[in-house]
Amino acid sequence: MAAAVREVRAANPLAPSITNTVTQNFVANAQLAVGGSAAMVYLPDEGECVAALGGAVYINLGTLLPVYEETVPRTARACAEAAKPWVLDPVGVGIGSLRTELIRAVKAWPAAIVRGNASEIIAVAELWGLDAAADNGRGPRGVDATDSVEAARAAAVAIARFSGGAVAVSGPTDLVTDGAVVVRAEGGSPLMCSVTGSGCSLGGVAAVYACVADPLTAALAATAAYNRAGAQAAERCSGPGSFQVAFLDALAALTPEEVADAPLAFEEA
Ligand SMILES: Nc1ncnc2c1ncn2[C@@H]1O[C@H](COP(=O)(O)OP(=O)(O)O)[C@@H](O)[C@H]1O
Ligand SMILES: Cc1ncsc1CCOP(=O)(O)O
Ligand SMILES: [Mg+2]
Repeated sequence: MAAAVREVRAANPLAPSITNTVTQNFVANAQLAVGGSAAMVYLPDEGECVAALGGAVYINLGTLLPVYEETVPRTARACAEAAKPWVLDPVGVGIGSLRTELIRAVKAWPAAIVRGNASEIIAVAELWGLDAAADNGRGPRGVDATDSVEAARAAAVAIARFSGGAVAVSGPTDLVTDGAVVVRAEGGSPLMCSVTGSGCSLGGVAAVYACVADPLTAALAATAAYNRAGAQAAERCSGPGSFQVAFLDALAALTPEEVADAPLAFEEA
C-alpha cells in the first residue's frame, strides 16, 4: 500500500472516468489529490480511446444517459482486450432498466475492482447470479445503502471469486476482499455520508491506485486513505461544506506510511 501511494505520487498515472454528472468534480479532485490524473468522458469512442491511454478506468453508473448503453460495454470490453484494470461503481442499481442491463452486460468483462455500498454489492451479486446468500438484500434506496456491510460479506466474496479481482464494500466499517481474504477497515467519519460523492470519489481513487498496484492492494490503499483523511478532516471542519475542503487537503497531505499503517483486520474468506 505504501509503495502504491508513493508510486502514484511519482508517476501521476491517468485513470479516466465515465462517471455521474453529480460528483464528477469531486472524483477528479480526489484523484488529483492523491497524485493521479483525471479525464471524464461520455462517448463510446472516447471510452475506448481513454481505455488505451489510461492505466485503469473508472466506470460509475450514477446518472445514465442513452449513449451509455454503448459507451459502458464498449469501454469495459476495450479494457479487457487491452488487459487494463477497470473499476465498477454500480451506483443506484435497481433504478430503471438500463442500469440492470449494463450490469448484466459487463459481467462478460469483469471489473478488477467492484466498489459500492452494501446494498449495491448485494444487488450486483444477485444480478450476476453468483450467490444465493445475497438474496437477503433489501436493495438500495436510490444511491444509499439500506443493508449493513456485514450483510454484503457473502456477496462481496462471491463477486471477487467470480472476477478474480477485488471487491470493496463501503460503510461505517469498510470490507475489502479478493475472495481469499476479507479485510475490515475502520476510520472515516459519518460526515462522509453528508457529502455526495464520497463513495464515487473512493472508486475513482481506487482506479488511480489500480494503475500501479494489484486490485486488492489498490482497493485497500484507497479505503485506508479515505479512512485516514476522513477522520482528520472531521477534526478540522465545522460541517459538510468545510469537511469536503478539509478532506481534499487531508488526502493530498497523507504520507505513504499513514496509509499503510491504517488499522486493518484480516480473516480468511
Ligand atoms: N458512518 C460512517 N463512519 C465513517 N466512515 C463512513 C461512514 N459511512 C460511510 N463512511 C465512509 O464514506 C465513504 C463512502 O462510503 P459510503 O457512504 O458507504 O458510499 P456511497 O456514498 O457509495 O454510499 C467510505 O470511505 C466509507 O468508509
Ligand atoms: C446523488 C446521486 N444521484 C445519482 S449519482 C449520485 C451521486 C452518488 O454519490 P455517492 O454514491 O458517492 O454518495
Ligand atoms: Mg455510491
